[in-house]
Amino acid sequence: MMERKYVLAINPGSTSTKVAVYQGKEKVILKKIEHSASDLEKFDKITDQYEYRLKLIMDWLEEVGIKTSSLVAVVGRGGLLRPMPGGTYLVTEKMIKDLKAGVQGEHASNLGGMLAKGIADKEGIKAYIVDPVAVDEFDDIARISGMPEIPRRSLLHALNIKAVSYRAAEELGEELKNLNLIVAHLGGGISVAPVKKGKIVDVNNANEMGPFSPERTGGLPVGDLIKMCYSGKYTYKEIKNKLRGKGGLVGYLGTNDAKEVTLMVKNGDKKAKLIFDAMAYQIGKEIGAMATVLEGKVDRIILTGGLAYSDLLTDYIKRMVEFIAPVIVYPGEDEMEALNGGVLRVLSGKEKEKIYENEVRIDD
Ligand SMILES: Nc1ncnc2c1ncn2[C@@H]1O[C@H](COP(=O)(O)OP(=O)(O)O)[C@@H](O)[C@H]1O
Ligand SMILES: CCCC(=O)OP(=O)(O)O
Repeated sequence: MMERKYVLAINPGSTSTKVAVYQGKEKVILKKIEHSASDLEKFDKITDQYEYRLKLIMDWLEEVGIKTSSLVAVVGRGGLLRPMPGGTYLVTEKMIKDLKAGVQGEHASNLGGMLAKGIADKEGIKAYIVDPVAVDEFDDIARISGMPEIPRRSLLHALNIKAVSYRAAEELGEELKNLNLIVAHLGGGISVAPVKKGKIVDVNNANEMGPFSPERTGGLPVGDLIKMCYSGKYTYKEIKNKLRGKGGLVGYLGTNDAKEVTLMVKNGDKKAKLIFDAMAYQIGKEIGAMATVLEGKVDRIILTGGLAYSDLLTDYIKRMVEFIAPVIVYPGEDEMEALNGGVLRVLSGKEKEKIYENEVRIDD
């Protein structure tokens, strides 16, 4: 029988599925499988893409000569599940049911746990998710929005935020439980979170609040938004797309590619400069707000995600927030490594695997 030694990590995104194979901490191979808009538009719901993405992953494994019989575990990026504490979770039937139902909405990461379990079950091994986008460690006060029917929700890039928090703690020679950080994940969507002694006690909701991002509007003047919704000019879907996908840089400049916008700015495009500066300005303001959550006791501010490659952006934010705390820039993200890391902590016994049903409130 083949030795089981590899962990397969799966990270489904809106336009790609990243897959990687690890042996211990070492990355053996990684691939970003791209999905064109025309490939995806055939599917009504995101979870309908399950068979399509599964086949692409299985074909890739075959192509690179990795047999599923050599896998020790499979891990996927976790989705919009019920609000739950951070950690490494076993994928259970109840979790699969919630991922399929989209209990907090639709998101490509809902496929992560489903794909991981689909592959793991064939081999009789365990499937996990790590720090899903539904991680909720809010202080109760952070849930109050001002309208009882609509609580503030914790939806964020928890996987990368937790991973860079641990990285900063290690580099500072401190334990995370002794640090207060503000982490801004600056990607296609933006999450700005105060990480208080390792706990994410607040965050803008990366899907619909906080700063605008390359493709999302962030928070909007609600009165004008209500008028637009009732104007009769737009369907529900069109409004949703305007907020997510066609908002932010896409709305103003027609592209979600910040590299392209940076070039426009460097070539003297005044509109591009105003919009790019405004995105930095809103991120700086959100960081300032989160500093008040930590009552000003902030050890470090961390800027991470794809946008953090842009000095134009990070320099602007630094000018605004460096008075609060020193700024660390970790450009990009390594969610694949973070997924594998979560599984290794469980396999090595450093951490206990969590069971979804024991950690969330299920009333239905
Ligand atoms: N070198 C770079 N300079 C400026 N922006 C960049 C750079 N690399 C990536 N980006 C921008 O980062 C954004 C995507 O960030 P990323 O973290 O990859 O997003 P996600 O994983 O949420 O799709 C895009 O707007 C992309 O253009
Ligand atoms: C749902 C919050 C996390 C998020 O926005 O992730 P993506 O940027 O990958 O869509």
